[in-house]
Amino acid sequence: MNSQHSSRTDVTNTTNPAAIEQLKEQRFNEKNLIIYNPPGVNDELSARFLRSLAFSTFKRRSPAFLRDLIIFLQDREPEIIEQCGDYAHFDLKRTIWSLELLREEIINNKEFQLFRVKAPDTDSWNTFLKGLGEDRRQWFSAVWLHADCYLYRRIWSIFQRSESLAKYDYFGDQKTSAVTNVAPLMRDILVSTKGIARSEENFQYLLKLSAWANHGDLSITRRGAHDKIYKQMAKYDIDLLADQSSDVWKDLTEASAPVYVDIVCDNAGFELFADLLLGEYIIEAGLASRVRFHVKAIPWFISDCTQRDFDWLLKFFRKHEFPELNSFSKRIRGYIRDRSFILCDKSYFWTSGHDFSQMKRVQPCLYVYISQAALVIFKGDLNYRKLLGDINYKPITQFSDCLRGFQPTSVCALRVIKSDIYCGLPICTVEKLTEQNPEWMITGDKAVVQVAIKHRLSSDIIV
Ligand SMILES: O=P(O)(O)OC[C@@]1(O)O[C@H](CO)[C@@H](O)[C@@H]1O
Repeated sequence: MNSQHSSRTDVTNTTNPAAIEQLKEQRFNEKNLIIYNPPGVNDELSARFLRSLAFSTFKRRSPAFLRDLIIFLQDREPEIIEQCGDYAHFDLKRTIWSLELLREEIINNKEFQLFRVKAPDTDSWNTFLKGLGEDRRQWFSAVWLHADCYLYRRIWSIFQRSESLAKYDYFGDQKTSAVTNVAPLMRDILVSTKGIARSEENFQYLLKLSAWANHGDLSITRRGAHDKIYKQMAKYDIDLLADQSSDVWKDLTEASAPVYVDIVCDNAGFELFADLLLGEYIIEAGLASRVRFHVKAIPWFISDCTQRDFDWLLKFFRKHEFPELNSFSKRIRGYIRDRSFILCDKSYFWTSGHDFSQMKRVQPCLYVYISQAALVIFKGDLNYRKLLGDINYKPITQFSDCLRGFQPTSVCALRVIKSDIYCGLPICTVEKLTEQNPEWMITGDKAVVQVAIKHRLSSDIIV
């Protein structure tokens, strides 16, 4: 037996529940060839590594999250019936049963299944799944990124099976209730940033605000937005482990017209608010003539923004008692009307299992589309993992070298670090952080603003 794998369990007769649990876990690890070490340099993240966030995700977090979703559906049945019609009563039963089966599949490390329900991305998902190596098609052996995305696509397909629930956003309640609490914070930010002039410093402030706004996604924590950060941004620069915001400013100010900026959004609610504010500044400061927001086509990683969340937020602002929120909504609607803002909600590439180095091959139209922009900003942790292909690069590897040829234009990442991988950091920083807390990279206390600049020839410019 490979010495990295767990050694054979001693089957003893014990009645101690904790010991029984431990034995079960050991048996599971042996059976599924779980490796005791963390991922090595250049390994892809996977739940086969015992000491990884991927392992604890499928061992504990995802089963718990599915259980919570089931309880939520059971508790909310009357409201769901009211929203989706009487037949939802029967469809909910089937849906809950399928979610329970999915939970069992994870717990028992079953093989991924092909999708049967017809949807615009069914064929591409199935081609993707068939293309995975035979030893990379189970929850605890797959690349984490693939398994993580497959989980959210499976949940969606369960709801697609029933007509009454197909359009129901099962994460909708969590997303909307998280916003209500931060209305005063958003008002304060609008007041303090009102009419701010074009300057590198102001641009950096809004870029960092958008980065830190990624702090409050709902798939790992339920902490929501962190108001101290927005009030004392400069103090948090110490937690910004890489800050290339002035390179981003330089790239934009030197770009040839017409300048577009694409923002590949992450979470709805407060993070979307910060992205819209950044977009507004980019337009008003004349840094670009158009900002295009890419949102998810299906409910994704609980709090990711869909077109419905985008519309919901504008409506929430429009109806809110704070006049600052009303007029922000009005301004955003104006940008949408005059096409300074474009909402891109149709691409299923963002909810595929592919990392971004695959985009040119798999979704060439999207690649060409974002190549038109002078800058594309990727928000959040999952997008960062997709940029790096979930590869555990050496921490000092340059961000641009980790993109493996993905350079449609200048690529910027605004990420709060919430998972095992990172790059472009000085080794002394990493060593110091690891000494203080070996799990620093999953706490969400540190962030990065990184960019890989694409130097364009004038003949490259697409009009
Ligand atoms: O992309 P986001 O919203 O910043 O974070 C998504 C996330 O919470 O979900 C994944 C875990 O399943 C991690 O990659 C990451 O921590």
